[in-house]
Amino acid sequence: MTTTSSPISPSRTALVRRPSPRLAEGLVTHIERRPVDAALALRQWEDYVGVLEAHGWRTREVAPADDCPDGVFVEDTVVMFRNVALISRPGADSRKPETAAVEEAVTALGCSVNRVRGPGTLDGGDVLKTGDTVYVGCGGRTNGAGVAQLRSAFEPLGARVVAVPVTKVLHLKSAVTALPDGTVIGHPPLVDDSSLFPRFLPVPEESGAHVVDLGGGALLMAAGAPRSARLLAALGYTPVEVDISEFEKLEGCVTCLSVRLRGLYA
Ligand SMILES: NC(=O)NCCC[C@H](N)C(=O)O
Repeated sequence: MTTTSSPISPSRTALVRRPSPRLAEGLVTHIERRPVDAALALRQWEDYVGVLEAHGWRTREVAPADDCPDGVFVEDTVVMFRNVALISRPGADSRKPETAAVEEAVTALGCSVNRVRGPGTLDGGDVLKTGDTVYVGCGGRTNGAGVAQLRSAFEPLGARVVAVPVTKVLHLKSAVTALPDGTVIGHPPLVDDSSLFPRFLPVPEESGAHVVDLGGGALLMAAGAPRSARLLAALGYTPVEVDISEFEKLEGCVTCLSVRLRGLYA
């Protein structure tokens, strides 16, 4: 009798959360408030989810949080490292109720679950992972106690947590994200100190600094950063553009609309 071991592969599951009918009331901190078109936002969100699915991601909707205007920015509510989910404690009080249903969703997916506890605060948008390095932005929504808890949760699993200041934008990932090869990209006027990153590539537009690695060299980016998209294409990547104008009016970017669970094996 022959036994075959079943192949295991990294998960391509991504959490998303549909926009609240109260989206237009979402928080605005560093930019001027502009009216949000909720119907257009919903279509843009559906397109964004469609792009994830077209690139092989199985999307899992977290239960809607209709009373939380910022609930669609699901990235801020949980940080994944391997199969461990660290449920955040958002720095803005109006966002704290967002985490309960996210915890239920990651538990149902089989993640081990940890939580940031007060007085710690941490927003997932402040956490940038590249390989085993976990950069965490401090200064806005994430405080020192939140960073300490991130270290306690993930360093035993092999993470190297590197804290960096963020003063010019809402979250670390509003300023920088990373290419699949680990190069950190950012629009220099918005980056506090690019010398903190071992390989840094400047991009010419603010939203050009935000990429979601879809796999296979494809990078999900916001429409409206054509020069950055060309630069990334010249490096051998395939930019896939989506219009997220209504979320940008609330300081959202492409990363914040999903959480990819790559460390689960299925
Ligand atoms: N990770 C992110 O970029 N999140 C965007 C959050 C925007 C929301 N209006 C907020 O201020 O919390």
